[in-house]
Amino acid sequence: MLEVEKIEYEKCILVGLVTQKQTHEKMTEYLDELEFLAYTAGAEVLKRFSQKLERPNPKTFIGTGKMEDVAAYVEQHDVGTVIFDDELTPGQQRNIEALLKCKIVDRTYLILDIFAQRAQTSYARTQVELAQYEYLLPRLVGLWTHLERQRGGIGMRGPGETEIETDRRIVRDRITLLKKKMKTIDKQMSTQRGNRGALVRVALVGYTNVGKSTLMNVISKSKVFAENKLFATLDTTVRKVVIGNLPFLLSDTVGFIRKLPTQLVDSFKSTLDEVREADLLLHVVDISHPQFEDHINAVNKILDEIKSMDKPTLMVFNKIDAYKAEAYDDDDLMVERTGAHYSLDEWKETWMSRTNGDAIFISALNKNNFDSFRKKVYERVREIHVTRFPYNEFLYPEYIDQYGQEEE
Ligand SMILES: Nc1nc2c(ncn2[C@@H]2O[C@H](COP(=O)(O)OP(=O)(O)OP(=O)(O)O)[C@@H](O)[C@H]2O)c(=O)[nH]1
Ligand SMILES: [Mg+2]
Repeated sequence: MLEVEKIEYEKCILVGLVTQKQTHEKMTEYLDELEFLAYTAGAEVLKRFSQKLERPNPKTFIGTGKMEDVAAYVEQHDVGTVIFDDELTPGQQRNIEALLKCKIVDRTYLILDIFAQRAQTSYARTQVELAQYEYLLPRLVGLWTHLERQRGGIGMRGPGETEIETDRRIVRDRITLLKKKMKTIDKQMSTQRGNRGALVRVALVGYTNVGKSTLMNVISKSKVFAENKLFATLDTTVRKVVIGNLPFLLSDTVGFIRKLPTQLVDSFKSTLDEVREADLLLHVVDISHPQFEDHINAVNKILDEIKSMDKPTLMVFNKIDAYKAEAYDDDDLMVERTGAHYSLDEWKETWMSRTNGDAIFISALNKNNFDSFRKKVYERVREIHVTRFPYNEFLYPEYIDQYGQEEE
């Protein structure tokens, strides 16, 4: 019999600020996302605390009075972790820890923690560990005595060297080692990618949780796509897909998120190389998410950072089955009509014109509009394919010849 495992959620609270730069609305959005992250990491959010300040308090992030409220709540409800939406300075973290006497975590740390939980191959673990040490290095404040114990005491410390310096040195050594390991991995990965030959490479990119993997599964399980091949590293799955009789490689990579820790972008270089070396990007968007346009911007920002912004891109608006426009009252003169009130058709029009036709609206779950999606991908891949293999163009008849009428 299967044993049902009871998951114990860690009790936590969230703290966010309303500042000159961040409106109340934005803070709520960020805290919603932070709560989702906390939940993913295995924590249950009991309460949110927020405060309006011109700028974060340099010593304790929030003000003294508010901190007392938080401290009282933490004690009363046996809260184990307090999560701050923004990255705390090492000093703030230390001060707050001393005041609240529980785990203090910021958004970056939380994301790193989720990655650490999910990393299963040694390759992914190395990438995450490197990012974690890079994050920790400036934050070492002598709490890390366990590291010292691991290495044994005698002869460990040079004359006049403090405990913190020792810890820093250990971490730096570790970072050097991990970087060396990463170099070897990078080389291996790059050789592997090279071995895949000249097939056109398509990468699914997008914000986290938009449905990239669902789409990947639907595409490769579908009967039309004959040969599925798993080319697996942990974070990137690459499959050979065939549409019509045009083969290409499709990869599903790590999802992006707002304020993605730079440490992660750096150390996930190898994983992101998959995107960097792709010929075509399918930028998947969850159109049912109220902030989907912010998500698009966040993804574009990261694509820009990894120099992949200029690649041919097809915008794939997913989850149309779940899209709901906000009701709009024509007579209400106080409310301005915005994107939130758009119908799906209006969004289609908007994005078709923004992308010169390189947008498609689907539901990976219900396979709505899937034939058009396949046709569009086929066309784009074919364009690239024929420049690479001009001599066998005749092998690939037009998609429409093969599949006849498309369904709606
Ligand atoms: N309603 C609806 N839900 C969908 C659709 N496609 C995917 N989902 C759901 O969205 C959630 C996230 O899907 P994933 O495929 O894991 O998303 P992802 O982009 O791979 O996420 P990460 O790997 O975390 O970046 C799942 O619960 C899916 O069932 C869709 O077309 N409609
Ligand atoms: Mg996924």
